[in-house]
Amino acid sequence: MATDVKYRTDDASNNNVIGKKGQLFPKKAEVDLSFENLTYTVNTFSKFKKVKKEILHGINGSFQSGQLTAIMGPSGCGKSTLLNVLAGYSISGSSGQVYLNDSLRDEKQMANISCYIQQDDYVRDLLTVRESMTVAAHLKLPTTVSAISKASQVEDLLDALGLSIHGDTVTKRLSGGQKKRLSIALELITNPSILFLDEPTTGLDSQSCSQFVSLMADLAHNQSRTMVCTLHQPSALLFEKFDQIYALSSGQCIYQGPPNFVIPYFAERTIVCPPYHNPADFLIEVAIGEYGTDVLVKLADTTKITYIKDHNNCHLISEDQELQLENGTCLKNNNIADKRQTFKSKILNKPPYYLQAYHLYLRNVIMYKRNKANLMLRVLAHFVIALIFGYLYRGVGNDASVVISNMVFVYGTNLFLVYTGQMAVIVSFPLEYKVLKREHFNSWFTLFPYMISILLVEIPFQILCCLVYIVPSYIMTSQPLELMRFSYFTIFLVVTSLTSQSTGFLCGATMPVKVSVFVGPVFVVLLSVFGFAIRFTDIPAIYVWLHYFSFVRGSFQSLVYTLYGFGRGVLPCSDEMYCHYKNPMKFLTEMEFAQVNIYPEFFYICFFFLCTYVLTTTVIWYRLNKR
Ligand SMILES: Nc1ncnc2c1ncn2[C@@H]1O[C@H](COP(=O)(O)OP(=O)(O)OP(=O)(O)O)[C@@H](O)[C@H]1O
Repeated sequence: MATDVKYRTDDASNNNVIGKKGQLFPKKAEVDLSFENLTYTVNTFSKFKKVKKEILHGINGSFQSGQLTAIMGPSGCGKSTLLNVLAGYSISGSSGQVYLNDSLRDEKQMANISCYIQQDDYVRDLLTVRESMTVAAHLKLPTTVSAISKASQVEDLLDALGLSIHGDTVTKRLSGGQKKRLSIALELITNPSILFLDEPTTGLDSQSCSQFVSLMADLAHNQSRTMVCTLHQPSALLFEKFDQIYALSSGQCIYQGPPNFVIPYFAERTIVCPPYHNPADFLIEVAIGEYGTDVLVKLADTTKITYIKDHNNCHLISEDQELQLENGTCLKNNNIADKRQTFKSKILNKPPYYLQAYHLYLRNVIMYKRNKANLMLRVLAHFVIALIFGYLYRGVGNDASVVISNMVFVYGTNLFLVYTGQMAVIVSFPLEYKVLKREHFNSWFTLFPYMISILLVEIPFQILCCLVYIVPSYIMTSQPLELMRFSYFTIFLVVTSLTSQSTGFLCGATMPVKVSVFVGPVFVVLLSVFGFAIRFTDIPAIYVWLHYFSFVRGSFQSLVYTLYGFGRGVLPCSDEMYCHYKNPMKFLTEMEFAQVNIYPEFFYICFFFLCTYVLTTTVIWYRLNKR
């Protein structure tokens, strides 16, 4: 049972062991993936008109369990698109049927039995290999599996993928090949039946490529997994390591079969490979039309004819079978027929939300700790600015002759904490999003616990930064040393900074970095004008709503009221001649702040904060699920 303490297979007789220590992994169904009449269309724009562009043109094919299949073809022929469509990563714009054994693909089932490893290694740079694996195990495996079993499973996988000796290495220090192996190990934790890999050999040297492809072949053969990857132009040696080749040319399939059958297959069609030529190069040359475009049309037609519509008997040109394409009969692969079974896959019980949030939070804490330099910089920046501002505006808080200067200090303070709150996350989130997308697509967790885990680390840290700024600057500027005023002052600044941080998340989640770093600050500047640079009575009617909408204005007015309102007594005057604002109420009245009620302002800022996070979560959810 998959839920056993010792992690066993569903079928005890089945020897599903890949680790050297003999750890048993939960056995998932062997799944053959086939597709019929698969089309993928995107919308493009030509001369300001929407034009539909078909990338995959009604292709058929079948990828069997226990085999490593390479999707090959020239650049731009649609390899990644096909992989995206098959993995369920791109859904809108696709049509045709995708089968898992004899059942039509169901999105939930697909997510449960497959994983998709993209070309770029989106792994967590600041975690060690073992930490990454452990978190993945906690998130992906049911809670009924004990921590010891999870640890043992992690070790077995590291062993199997040759990563044991790098277990304590931080992933950013891994080589390209090691990172790719880690990407696979992370997904193998749930023993998926199907693995999709987009150009896994890109960026690897020939030796690493060869080792990596051998590893993939082992993973396919040992556990009857269905492994499908896209590939550019492999060496002859690498080409031979694949069980099946699926060749595309401009969105049409021109060949599907074993690699050693490529040359005879094309020779049958009078496309002759030059002697001593790499068959992989030859295949690509045919695909790009070096042997004529008319042969490509014929090849595409042939593969269509020879694909029997009944997906149970989908056609493959297999090594030990005679080619019978001339009379249009499909070769029935008995192995495939034997494997056909009603496809059912147990959905693993994921940990509950609170546990997901807990493990994600622990992961964030580790990553934050490793990123000490960045954190220290943030704290230090707040402290240094506090000293600069504190010195510039020293003593202004308790002097009737410089009340306006104190108001400028409060404005500057408010704006500073609004900016630091926003800018800290506005750039980091788009980078984070790529890893989030990979993990979310591969069903590591749900979005809600993820958001909570982010806030659980970001909010306390931002509060710390605010305090590091507020305490010294408050004292240096001689603000009233009253607990009530200090508390309100601090609470307003912290809440405003956090609200601004939430707008940073929203910008980061909705816009490309180049746009968000511009839009975010402009938004803040716009909101900060109200309440400070313009009197309410001077605001044109069409902008009045902005006055009320601005949480920066609400915060600024409340801060000033906190310092000068609540019945503050007469201020000392350092000017011997005259101090216009000896009575703080006079100042508040002239500034139109006398009627400020800080409590509704506080609730409005909190409401703004909540709404922004709800909106951010909704946008991220939409982006993650838009396929
Ligand atoms: N959303 C899209 N809008 C417009 N064209 C697209 C879109 N997605 C893919 N294409 C086009 O579809 C074709 C196939 O793209 P795809 O990325 O699948 O190619 P590929 O074979 O994986 O290429 P490469 O090997 O260079 O990565 C390309 O011409 C690409 O420009």
